[in-house]
Amino acid sequence: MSIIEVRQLTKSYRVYKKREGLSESIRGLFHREYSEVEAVRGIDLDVQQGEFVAFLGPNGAGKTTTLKLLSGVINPTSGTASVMGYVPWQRKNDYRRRFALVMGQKNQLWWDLPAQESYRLHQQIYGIDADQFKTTLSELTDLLDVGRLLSQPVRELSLGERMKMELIAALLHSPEVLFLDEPTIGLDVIAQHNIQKFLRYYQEKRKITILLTSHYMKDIAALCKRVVIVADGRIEYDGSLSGIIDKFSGSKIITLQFAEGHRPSMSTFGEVLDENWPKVRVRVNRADVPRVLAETLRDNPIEDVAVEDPPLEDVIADLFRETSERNLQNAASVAANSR
Ligand SMILES: Nc1ncnc2c1ncn2[C@@H]1O[C@H](COP(=O)(O)OP(=O)(O)OP(=O)(O)O)[C@@H](O)[C@H]1O
Repeated sequence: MSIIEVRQLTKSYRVYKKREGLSESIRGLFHREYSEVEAVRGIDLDVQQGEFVAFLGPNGAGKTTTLKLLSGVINPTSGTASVMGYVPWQRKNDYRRRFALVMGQKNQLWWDLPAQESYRLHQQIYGIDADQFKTTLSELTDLLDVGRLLSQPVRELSLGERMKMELIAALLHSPEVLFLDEPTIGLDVIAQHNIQKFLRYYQEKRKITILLTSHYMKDIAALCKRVVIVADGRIEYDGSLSGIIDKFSGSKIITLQFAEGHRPSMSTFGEVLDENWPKVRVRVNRADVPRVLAETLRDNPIEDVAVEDPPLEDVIADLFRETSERNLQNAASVAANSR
């Protein structure tokens, strides 16, 4: 049985439509108008115990909303979800003790107090046994190498140190499911790497289930075998990272090294990406690769040739661009039909 089961989950936010101009603003105080933002539009998802799943998607795709729904922070508009057998938005205390939510953009630690004070409060709230608390805290502080920072006010810590402290707070009660929303946002490469290393080690050791959102491909490549791409509130892809290229990339990159002195017209090969004569990189439709290679090798003195997939980041950026253009077109046709 799946540890997380989501069926046709939707969430619409009701937002106040602010009017332009002073008189309209005053009128708006008495006749409020609202519009609906459909943040999540019918998500189905099954996650097995011990999986580390990445949620990838452009800004506003509905990733944070989905994590908030699964953590019971907000109620859905429709649909069902079960996490370890609990309905998240029933907010049962037993459920709270078994999961944690970490949001990279929000602090849960007291800003003016040392982290250890907040941890003691967590111990009380979660009813963690004193010996267990001591052991877990010392294990986590050792792993993240932050023992010396425990008694320093949180506001004095760097962003990376603070994120480590936030992770400790989230893991003190040993949750079985962890929702991580952008845990490395704003961190430099070294701090990002440290957090990745810790998460990989901790997940492998404890076999907990993690859902992670991140805009950093490096986080995702380092941590997750399974990637769920969300765009405009819907799941567009659910599979391996490498499968994204197979599914969404319609092209390959061919690098050609010509013999000195020979300079053919490049447009015949495909879209020229860069030209550093005698080396040229061109993008070619996947289906055309065999023909382009055969013709190029037949008609030109070539010293070297390489065929590669386009970088994953580019494929994902193209996919995000396509889905947002499609959504804009859909929204425009819905608006036109409703006139
Ligand atoms: N509290 C709210 N009230 C109204 N609209 C909201 C609220 N929270 C989110 N939204 C809207 O819902 C949509 C999805 O937002 P969400 O934060 O879930 O996206 P996201 O994929 O996490 O984006 P990002 O990558 O930028 O964090 C957006 O259009 C956003 O403006």
